[in-house]
Parts: sequence; structure tokens; C-alpha cells
Amino acid sequence: MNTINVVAAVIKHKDKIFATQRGYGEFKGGWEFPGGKVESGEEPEAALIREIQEELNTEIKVHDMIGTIEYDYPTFHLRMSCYWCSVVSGQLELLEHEAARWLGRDELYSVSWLPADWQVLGEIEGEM
Ligand SMILES: Nc1nc2c([nH]c(=O)n2[C@H]2C[C@H](O)[C@@H](COP(=O)(O)OP(=O)(O)OP(=O)(O)O)O2)c(=O)[nH]1
Repeated sequence: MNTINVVAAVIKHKDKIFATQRGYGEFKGGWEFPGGKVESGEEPEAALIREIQEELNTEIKVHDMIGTIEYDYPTFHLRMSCYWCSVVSGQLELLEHEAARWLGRDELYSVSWLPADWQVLGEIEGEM
């Protein structure tokens, strides 16, 4: 099965994190951390900065890695590294997503996350 390498931004502000709802494709309607595929030869942190600029018109700073999810979807294997991030400049405009929410610790499980994402929520919850 082919593996896709994805990076995801867990953008934190005060005690909330930013979740987005996919606006298109196979997983439309599911909630995720914004990000996307790492291009060949690209450093993960640079890929994440690029993706957030493209999707949200916002410059971020990438902090520590939270963890790497490994998940088998029916047609591909996902390897997704998640990083704590903060906004440097920009307004988190939804250029590709359907909706977004700032979630507090007690609201973390209140959206329909993509299947792979559940793996990392415990880690995030523990560090919020
Ligand atoms: N960005 C992101 N993708 C996730 C998450 N959870 C999860 O299973 N995925 C999956 C969905 C997609 O199959 C894949 C990410 O691909 P993508 O479509 O966002 O990547 P991209 O922006 O480079 O996309 P494209 O140009 O190919 O449309 O990872 C998540 O929290 N964030």
C-alpha cells in the first residue's frame, strides 16, 4: 500500500486549538488539523509553513512535534506528523475549508475528526 507523508499544524492560542472542516474531496465534512502532503525534497517544517500559507493565508511558527500518526486507510497508508504551531501574522482565512472552530480542552472530542486523528488527541489534551 502506498504511504503518503502529511504534516499537520495544531495551532494554539491561549488555551484553545484550531480545527478545520474539510471542504472538498473524499473526506469532505470531516474535521482535521490544517496541513497537507510533504513534497519531495521538502523539510516537514517548511511544508507545513507552505500549506498553512496556501490554505489559510497565514504565517505560522512551527514549534515542537507532538507525534507521528500511522494509520491504514482502505486505499493508502497515512504517516502524519503533528506540530504545535502559533500564528505569526494573518487571520486564518478559510480559503479551502468549510468551517473552523477554536476548541478548548473540554471540547476536543466534540467534532467528527478524521479517523486517523483520534490517535493524537490524547497527547494534545494532556498538553493543553
Ligand atoms: N491535513 C490533514 N490531512 C489529514 C488529517 N487527518 C487525515 O487523515 N488526513 C489525511 C486526509 C488526506 O488524505 C491527507 C492530506 O492530504 P491533503 O489533501 O490535505 O494534502 P494536500 O493539501 O497536499 O492536497 P492536494 O493538493 O493533494 O489536494 O491526509 C489532518 O488532520 N490534517
